[in-house]
This record gives sequence, C-alpha cells and structure tokens, in this order.
Amino acid sequence: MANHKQVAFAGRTNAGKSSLLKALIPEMKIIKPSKKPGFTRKIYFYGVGSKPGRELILSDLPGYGYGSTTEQGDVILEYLRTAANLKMVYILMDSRVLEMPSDKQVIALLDTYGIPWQIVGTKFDRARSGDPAHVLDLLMRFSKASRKGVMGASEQYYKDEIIVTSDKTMVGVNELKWSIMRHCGLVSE
Ligand SMILES: Nc1nc2c(ncn2[C@@H]2O[C@H](COP(=O)(O)OP(=O)(O)OP(=O)(O)O)[C@@H](O)[C@H]2O)c(=O)[nH]1
Ligand SMILES: [Mg+2]
Repeated sequence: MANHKQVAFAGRTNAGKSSLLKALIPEMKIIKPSKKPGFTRKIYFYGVGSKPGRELILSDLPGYGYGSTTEQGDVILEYLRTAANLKMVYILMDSRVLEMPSDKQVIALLDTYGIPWQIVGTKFDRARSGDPAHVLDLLMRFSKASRKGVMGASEQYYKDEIIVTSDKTMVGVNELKWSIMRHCGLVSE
C-alpha cells in the first residue's frame, strides 16, 4: 500500500461520501452509506485496479461537523498529516446545504499541507428550487474564493472544475472516475 497513489473523499457528515464511493465502485459491497450523520467512524480504504503500477486507493473519511465526534476529527487530521501519495482530496458538499465554515477550515488545512483539493457537489438530484445551474454557480464561487491567496494555485492549473454528482441519477460519476485517474497520472490530460 505504501507506494499506491490515493485519493480521499472528505466532507461534512451526511454529505454523501460513502454513497458516492459506492456508486463509483459498486463491486465493493461492503461500503455502507447511512441516514445518520457521523455514521462512518474511521477511515475505510478501498483498493482498486489490479494491473501493476495502476493500483489506487480510494479512502472514505469520517465526516466533520454536525454529529461528528472529536475522535473522528482526530482521525481526519492524522490522516491528512501523514497520508503518503495523496493526489487529491475531493471535498463533497451537499447541493442543498452549501458553504459551511468547517469546509473552509479543512481547505485551509489542505493548503497548509500542500494537498490538492477539489469541490464535488452531491445529491444533485435534489438540488433546491429546481435550479441546478444556481447550485453549480455557488459551488464555483465557493471554490474560487477558497483558492484566493494560495501560492501556486494558478487558475490555469485548477480551472476550478466542479463536478456535480448523484448516486440516484449517476450524473457526474463517470466524470469523477476520469478526474481520479487523471490526478493519479493514469490518463493524460
Ligand atoms: N437523493 C440523494 N440522496 C443521497 C445521495 N447521496 C447520498 N444520499 C443520502 O444521504 C445520506 C448520507 O449518505 P452517506 O453516503 O452515508 O453520507 P456520508 O458523507 O458518508 O456520511 P458520514 O459517514 O456520516 O460522514 C444517506 O441517507 C444517503 O442515502 C444522492 O446523490 N442523492
Ligand atoms: Mg460515510
């Protein structure tokens, strides 16, 4: 596992981290989403890809914020501090509950550690007011605002790509798959 590239799914409790992972890798029957915020209590690592040099680890982190515990917070902090080969942290945000201070804190921490991050909207099937374009716009603004002042965060590189997803309609799931492979160097730009 030491040499394997990894990406992590982070976000507030109930954001839909476990659900989106399940949608991405349905063959992993053990992935458990739940209605209860704070359900995932430790980190679950899922290995995918069997070709040598092309293996990846997808990590399902506990959520932060409402319903989470100090222990869960510590687990996240320790992981981000020590994770090897962490190529991308996807920060999942529920399309109906946008922009919370805890997301900003996590982004600040990732910037401190120099770990790349990207915003992913979840539960897009339930985007409020029937206006998905509005949600997309808000996520884009949040992402752009969060990049301000970060050294080396050239817009050219990040392009503030926002992926919106749903485990119900499967929108965005393929796009996310490609994003993961790209960030892990498994496909060219
Ligand atoms: N409508 C809809 N519901 C979703 C979607 N993704 C997740 N949910 C629901 O949101 C709730 C939380 O999902 P989880 O995947 O367990 O969320 P999590 O981020 O892993 O939560 P924690 O482990 O508690 O941090 C569950 O009731 C899911 O069914 C989605 O795309 N659409
Ligand atoms: Mg979970």
